Amino acid sequence: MVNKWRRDHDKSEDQFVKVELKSVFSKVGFNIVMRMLGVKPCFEAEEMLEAEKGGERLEDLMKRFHPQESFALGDFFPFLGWLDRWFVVKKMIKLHQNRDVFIERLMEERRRSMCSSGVTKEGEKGAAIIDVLLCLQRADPDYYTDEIIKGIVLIMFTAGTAALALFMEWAMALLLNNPHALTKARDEIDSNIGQNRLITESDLVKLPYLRNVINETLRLCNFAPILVPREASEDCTIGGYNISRGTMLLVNILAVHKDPNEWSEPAVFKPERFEGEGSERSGANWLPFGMGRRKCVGEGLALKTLGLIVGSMVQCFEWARVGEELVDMSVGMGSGFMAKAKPLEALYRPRENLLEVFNQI
Ligand code: HEM
Repeated sequence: MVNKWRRDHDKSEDQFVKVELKSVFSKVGFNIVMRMLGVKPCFEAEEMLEAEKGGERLEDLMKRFHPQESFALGDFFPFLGWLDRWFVVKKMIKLHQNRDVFIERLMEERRRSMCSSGVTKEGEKGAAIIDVLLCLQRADPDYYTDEIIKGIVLIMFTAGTAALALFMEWAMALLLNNPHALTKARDEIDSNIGQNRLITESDLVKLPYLRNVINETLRLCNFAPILVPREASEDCTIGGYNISRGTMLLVNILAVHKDPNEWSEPAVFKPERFEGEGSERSGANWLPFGMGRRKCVGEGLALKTLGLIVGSMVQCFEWARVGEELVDMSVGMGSGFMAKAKPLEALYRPRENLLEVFNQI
């Protein structure tokens, strides 16, 4: 971001520059997961892939995992299902084959680099997740088959990257519309960390207000308003309704998160509502990651990543809306999730006191 600002601004040092944050955050989300899997950071990988791997660009790579068109007519109008065979199914098979090739290539590369670097043990320092899985495969090849490892890698790309990017964008949009919260989060970072170094993961415990900003973003903006469908395994009663065994149950978390019986002024962005003893969060009224056995396995990773990225954005830059009017918060569909209808644009410039820190990076 700092380099982009340096490239985009002209002479005057204090100039604000416009940035489109949706694509920045998509790359950041993808980059984080790539690093966890042991691939070079994407911003560098863009050139690497083009140069060494047959001309694949970062954007194409991301499309492999988040196709824009995944709408199947037959899911909604079963009598038109035969059309899907020609349009959607064909595309999906091609997409899966492409993903498969990509992940197999990745596994091969990691196998080779593990042999040359001598990474042999699970939990070895610097080992990527894929290295750990490959080590487990050596110890238990019948369970950790290539198919299992490919499945884990695939779910990290598909479930992880889009959700992270999407929430980073919502969080920044909410902060731009609520400058008092932006200032409060920045003051908290400045007083706990100072301005001589960048925020790190271990600082997050000292930043409760930032954590509340993330929690409130997750309450207001659901990327999947309905949880994965459940099926009643026996006859039961829920909320006074008799449910027979085998009934499909859908949990609308958007409705729970906006329930006026649970939250004061539910439509208002109020990170303070999560504060201390008087927190409005109770029982099952906050469910951005679902609940029960099929709860999101990436919750811990997501909360830390969102805290770190949003915290870095707040710490490093000054932000302003592009015009006088509030950022448009209308919802559209992106990568099959509920995303901002209009990609977020904002004005930004590095904070003067941190320029010295950026120069050392
Ligand atoms: C802000 C970020 C995220 C949100 C809000 C989120 C939310 C969710 C939700 C609501 C579910 C369905 C849970 C249910 O039906 O009870 C889910 C499932 C899942 N998520 Fe996430 N997620 C996020 C990030 C991630 C990340 C970073 C990963 C992994 C890298 C991940 C991996 C998964 C997986 C594997 C499942 C399926 C779990 C299962 O069916 O057993 N998620 N997530």
